[in-house]
Amino acid sequence: MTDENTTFLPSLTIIGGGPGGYEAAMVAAKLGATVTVIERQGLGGAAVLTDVVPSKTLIATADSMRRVDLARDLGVDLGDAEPRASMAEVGRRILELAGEQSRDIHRALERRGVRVILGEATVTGPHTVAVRSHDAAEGAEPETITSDAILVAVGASPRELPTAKPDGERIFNWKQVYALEELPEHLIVVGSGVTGAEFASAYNRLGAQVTLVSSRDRVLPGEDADAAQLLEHVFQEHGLDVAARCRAESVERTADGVRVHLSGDGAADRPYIDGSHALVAVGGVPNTAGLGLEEVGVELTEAGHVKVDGVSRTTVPSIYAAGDCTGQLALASVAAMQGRIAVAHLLGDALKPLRPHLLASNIFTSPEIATVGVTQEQVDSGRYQADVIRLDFATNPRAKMQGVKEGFVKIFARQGSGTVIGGVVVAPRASELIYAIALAVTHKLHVDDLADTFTVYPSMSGSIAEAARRLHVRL
Ligand SMILES: Cc1cc2nc3c(=O)[nH]c(=O)nc-3n(C[C@H](O)[C@H](O)[C@H](O)COP(=O)(O)OP(=O)(O)OC[C@H]3O[C@@H](n4cnc5c(N)ncnc54)[C@H](O)[C@@H]3O)c2cc1C
Ligand SMILES: NC(=O)c1ccc[n+]([C@@H]2O[C@H](COP(=O)([O-])OP(=O)(O)OC[C@H]3O[C@@H](n4cnc5c(N)ncnc54)[C@H](O)[C@@H]3O)[C@@H](O)[C@H]2O)c1
Repeated sequence: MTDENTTFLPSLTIIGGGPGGYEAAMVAAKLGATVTVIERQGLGGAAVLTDVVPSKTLIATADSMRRVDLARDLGVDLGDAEPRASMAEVGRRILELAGEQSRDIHRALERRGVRVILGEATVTGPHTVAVRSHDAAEGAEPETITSDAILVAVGASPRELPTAKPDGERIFNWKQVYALEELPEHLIVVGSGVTGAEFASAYNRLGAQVTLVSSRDRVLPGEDADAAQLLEHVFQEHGLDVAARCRAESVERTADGVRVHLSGDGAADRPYIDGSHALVAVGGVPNTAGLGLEEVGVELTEAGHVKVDGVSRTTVPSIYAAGDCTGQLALASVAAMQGRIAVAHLLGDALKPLRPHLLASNIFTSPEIATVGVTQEQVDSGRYQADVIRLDFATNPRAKMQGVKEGFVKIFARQGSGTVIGGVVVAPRASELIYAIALAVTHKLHVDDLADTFTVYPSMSGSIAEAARRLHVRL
């Protein structure tokens, strides 16, 4: 514990080495705190080892298949060769890349003087954590670590349907798919949230037959409706079958594959779908069960998420929480921000609370869907008064040259003032294009600031400036 007469340089124990945990550890160590991180799987957490990094690496291969397909339209003679993804090779690359990134983070933390323990932790008091290190001798007592504060950043795990247990052979969750050595003949993806849509899109581009089971009217409920509609149109054009308004009741193994039993309006004419493999992507559950939190007074929600305030503090003042286990926006960037906020609060450093209305995020489907700030739904509901412009890339000269047929940029500007408050980009590499709008939203730029900024001719970003120009208000 810290001596009260010296400058307050606290000790911090972090459970979980994902973006919420490792980012906090880096910042805290840099500011002089004594930091211990306990991680049971590997540094980088699920984000690096099983979720963000592996999925985006798979998607990079899928995107290169898209570009090979497109190359024919652009006059490249590929002969009769059918491009084929070698899944064993793809899987090896994914695991190597994720492993290397995890080791990089481990080394970076140790260079900063952070003590890293690979093992399982539980909270035993407001200042104490019990750790079972993977290295400990069998039957050894857990080590007790005492510190000024604890940060819980334990993430989430795939939600399982009791009637669709993943077996890692034919029925998968998103952590298991990388073991596939062959492209599935017919993959049925259950769940059309971001995870389901990204995997369905990727396997479709990789050449598999894909059916996406979507319990709602459209894929990506909760995202920009225009973007989701366009994505569905692209899915249809590429032969990706969306089973809309269908819930998966169960997934069972058949002699040579799987059968997904359906319910709901959409199931009237197809009560089940047969495929070779199924991927269940129906959301996540926080890894808080058995962690000892409630026993020490940390309140959880009914769903098991840790309740936190604007500075990542739980209901026990010495215990903070960050990332997916808090049930706030489940994004690596948000987890890292929550971790940084916790550290800033603990160390009395300058602190900016989480500002969700500035958040930029991207859905890595083909095309990508990037969003920042205020949404169309918030404008339609009257929560924000905004002028909205949507400009399709169809007329953009660079898009034409590159064979980009679908996509658009949408900008929301505050009515009256013309301040940029949000935007959507649907395009290949939308994740990169959104930065200009994110900069405008964060720094409260005017549409004229975007419009007056030189863009390269020809460029996709020219459409962002053009959209802003159309929102100009004559005084
Ligand atoms: C398929 C998929 C793709 C995604 N893609 C993106 C993306 O492109 N961009 C984006 O921003 N977000 C993405 N996300 C979301 C992102 O993965 C999460 O928001 C992020 O991982 C949250 O970070 P975290 O630190 O809270 O938890 P995690 O990354 O889950 O890390 C928590 C770690 O804590 C460990 N742990 C748990 N309990 C204990 C314990 N008792 N003792 C020791 N260790 C413990 C876990 O093993 C885990 O390694 C994706 C999610 C999924 C499922
Ligand atoms: N690119 C990214 O940033 C990225 C990628 C993946 C995930 N994520 C994050 O992870 C979080 C979780 O996303 P997710 O897609 O895993 O979960 P989700 O909860 O957003 O979506 C799950 C979907 O499955 C549906 N569903 C549930 N049971 C079903 C059933 N029996 N049959 C058919 N459909 C069913 C739900 O209605 C829901 O639409 C998101 O909040 C997102 O922020 C981010």
